[in-house]
Amino acid sequence: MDIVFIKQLEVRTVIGVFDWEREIKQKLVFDLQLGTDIKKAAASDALNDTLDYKAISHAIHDFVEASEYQLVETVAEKVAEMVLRDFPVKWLSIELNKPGAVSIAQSVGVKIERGQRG
Ligand SMILES: Nc1nc2c(c(=O)[nH]1)N=C([C@H](O)[C@@H](O)CO)CN2
Repeated sequence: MDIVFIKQLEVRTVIGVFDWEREIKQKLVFDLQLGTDIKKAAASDALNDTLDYKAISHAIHDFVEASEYQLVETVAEKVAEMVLRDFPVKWLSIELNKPGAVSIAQSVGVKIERGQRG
């Protein structure tokens, strides 16, 4: 399986379980791997034959920016559902970072894999 990837996609949104977190926007950072087959696009040199990382990046940005979930787990799961539903992605991994959420750690978050690999 080939991979189209998106690194360090940043979104500011309402995220968190504490009252003060419901009043502000915080930064979430996404690293994604999107499983696909790039052979057709490599042969045709046509964007229509591959995953458009720009379209997917903006779809994720707009979806997360408009969301107001409490847990990073929920954000990751909902993003995975949306990408698998709206784009021809067979498998994906999402690493979702919430930098600064824990003062003694550089970052915290979750990493999930969804869909069928291979
Ligand atoms: N596994 C998780 N643990 C915690 C989360 C979370 O989303 N998933 N969230 C918080 C708070 O919102 C925290 O980010 C505030 O600093 C605590 N633990």
